[in-house]
Formats: sequence, C-alpha cells, structure tokens
Amino acid sequence: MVSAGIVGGTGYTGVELLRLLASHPEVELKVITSRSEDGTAVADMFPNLRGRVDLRFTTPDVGALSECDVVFFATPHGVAMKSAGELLERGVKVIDLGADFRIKDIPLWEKWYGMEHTTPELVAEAVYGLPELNRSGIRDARLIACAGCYPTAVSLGYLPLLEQGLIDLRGMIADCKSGVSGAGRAAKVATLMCEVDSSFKAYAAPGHRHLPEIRQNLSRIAGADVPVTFVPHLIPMIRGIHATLYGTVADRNTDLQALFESRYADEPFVDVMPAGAHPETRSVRGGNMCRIAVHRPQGEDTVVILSVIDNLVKGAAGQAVQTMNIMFGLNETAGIDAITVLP
Ligand SMILES: NC(=O)C1=CN([C@@H]2O[C@H](COP(=O)(O)OP(=O)(O)OC[C@H]3O[C@@H](n4cnc5c(N)ncnc54)[C@H](OP(=O)(O)O)[C@@H]3O)[C@@H](O)[C@H]2O)C=CC1
Ligand SMILES: CC(=O)N[C@@H](CCC(=O)OP(=O)(O)O)C(=O)O
Repeated sequence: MVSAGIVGGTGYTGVELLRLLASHPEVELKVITSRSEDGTAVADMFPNLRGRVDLRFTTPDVGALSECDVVFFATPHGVAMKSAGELLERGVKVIDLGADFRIKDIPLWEKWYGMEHTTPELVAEAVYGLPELNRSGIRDARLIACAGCYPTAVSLGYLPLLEQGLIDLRGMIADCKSGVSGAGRAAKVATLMCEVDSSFKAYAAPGHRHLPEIRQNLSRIAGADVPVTFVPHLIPMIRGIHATLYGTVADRNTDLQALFESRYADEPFVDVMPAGAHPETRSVRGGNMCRIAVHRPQGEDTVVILSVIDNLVKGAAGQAVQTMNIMFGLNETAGIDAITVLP
C-alpha cells in the first residue's frame, strides 16, 4: 500500500483527491491537513466520505507528512515550494497540484505569480505532470508539477498536430470556458451565484497565468516557440472545461481523424470521438477522461479541435492520482476509472 498525505484537504481539489484516494485499491490515506478545520472529522465536513475516511484534519506539519510515501499539495501557489524540499530530503515523493514548479523560466514564473520563487533548484528537478506528454519522466520522478486545468485541455487538443508539424504555429487560438469551481472554494464576490448564474463572460483576455504554461507546453511539443492566443471564459456551471482550439493546417489531405485516433489509441484517459462529434463537459464530469473531437469545417484549411475535461479531475486531482500511479508502478487507471454520472 502507498501511504498518502494531502495538504489542503478542504479545498475543491483536496476534497476531490479525498474522494478518489478513499476508494483507491492501493492507497492508505494517512494525513489530511487544514489550518482552518484543525481537529474536525473529515466525514463531518464531507458527508459523502462517511464510513470511508476515518481521519481528522490536522495543521500542516512536515514531521507527520514525512511518515507518508507521497504528499499531495492541493494548496494555492507559493505553499508547496516552502516544504517540498524538506519532504524530498526525507524520502517522500511530492505531487503539487498548484503552479509552483510548472514554469521552468523562474523570472517568467515570478512575473505571472507575483512573488519570489524560494526554491528554483526544485523547479529544475520537477517533472511536468501530463502523462500523455511525459510518461517516462513521471515514472522516475520524486517531484511532480501537475499540469494546470486549462493547459491540460489545450495541450492534449493540439498535441497530435504539433508533434507531426501539421499546424501553422502562428495564429493558434485557444478559446476556453471553465466552470466556477476552477476558482477554488475560498469565498469571493466574483464567484457568488448572483454574480455568475445566467451570465457568461471572458476574463483575463490580455493575459492569464496559464498562458506561459500553455506556451511552454506547445513550444516543447513543437520544438519551436508557439505564440498562442488564450482567452478563458467563466461559464455558469460548477465543473468542466471546454476548449475550442483553432489553427491552420498546412496539408488539406491529411486524415486528421486517423491521426488523432492513432496518437491516442493507447491512452487510457483520452477519448477521440467519432468524426463529426461535439463532446460535452457533462460526459466527463467526475471522471479523468479528456474527450476530443477534430473538425475541419467545409474541408477548408482551418482546423477546430474540441477538448473537454473535468477541471477538478483530469485538470487536477485525477491527473495527480494518475501521475502517482505511474510513479509507484501501479496500474495507471487504478482509482480513477469509474464511469461518470450523466446527466
Ligand atoms: N480548482 C481547480 O479547478 C484547479 C485548481 N488547481 C490548483 O490546485 C490548488 C488548489 O486549488 P483549489 O482546491 O481550487 O483551492 P481552494 O482555495 O479550494 O483550497 C485551498 C486549500 O489549501 C489550504 N491552504 C490555503 N493556504 C494554505 C497554506 N498557506 N498552507 C497550507 N494550506 C493552505 C486550504 O485550507 P486551510 O486554509 O484550511 O489550510 C484549502 O484546503 C491551487 O494551486 C490551484 O491553482 C489546479 C487545477 C484545477
Ligand atoms: C474559473 C477560474 O477562475 N479558473 C482559474 C483556473 C486556474 C486554476 O485552477 O489553477 P491552476 O493554475 O492550478 O490550474 C483561473 O482562471 O485562475
């Protein structure tokens, strides 16, 4: 059994980790932290875990966390970088769901995240946690920087075209929509029901923190700089990301459907839908699947890729469990292969 700790067990990604790990056949939950709920029984706060998780929240303590084989940080950026080093020294593997170790260019990270990075040496060591891009690196890693939610949907959508050099690197546009849980559980006026319901808006159009991460991923796959445009939108639903990705294909004769199907044939968590399909966010709700459809409207040279994920699962907790499974040599789908709820 792999013993696991979670720092930030009361947030939306933390409780999603709890849900997945509580029924994982190879994991024993050992420590779950919350500073605000210290001493509260987990099952009292989250009744869906009654009878499944018999632990209380405790304040984060490196000593207690170092008794675990792996520690997940489901915390705001700036938290994991403070204690990851000490845990690694004590032989604990670390999986950060936040952004502390994702961007290799430290000044760029500091610019977008508005703080000084205290452990740049760990950024150099960290392996980016997107298995479809990086499975062999994850296998040998001690420290994982889980991919962000939007970057997951966008990178998986563009990946087959970039790998084959089939898309013009100029003019790529990622038009993305996210459910409100993407903003986390902390109270904010902008995410109140009265502010969000029956409305729809773009945000951060001039630049969002996921832009440098998306650009880093796409450039790595392409082997050249990819100056993508990324515009996120907030949509009145709780979970889900829908990415509509545009680009220009160089060769109109390539069978894009066959390309996507063959690239993802062996990937357990990417489902290429039949030609002409329109994946819905509800088809991935609560699950670790990314569903993709590829279109070339009217047979012209514009390609439109539709990519949907659950931001809290494939975009966060499920992806973190998938990387843990790979790191510990477990079945990659263990604990994250349940069929989702519809409707
Ligand atoms: N929501 C999403 O869709 C996604 C989120 N992420 C990333 O995952 C991380 C967590 O997100 P989310 O679950 O939404 O966040 P929430 O705001 O919902 O939860 C944050 C959690 O972290 C704890 N926490 C906050 N500050 C500290 C601290 N200084 N030390 C220790 N614990 C702390 C909080 O508990 P307490 O204050 O009681 O200690 C709480 O449990 C973030 O980095 C986010 O960017 C990644 C992908 C998707
Ligand atoms: C709707 C909403 O607010 N979404 C968040 C998504 C970021 C996120 O969830 O964090 P990661 O960087 O760790 O993936 C945002 O736009 O900031």
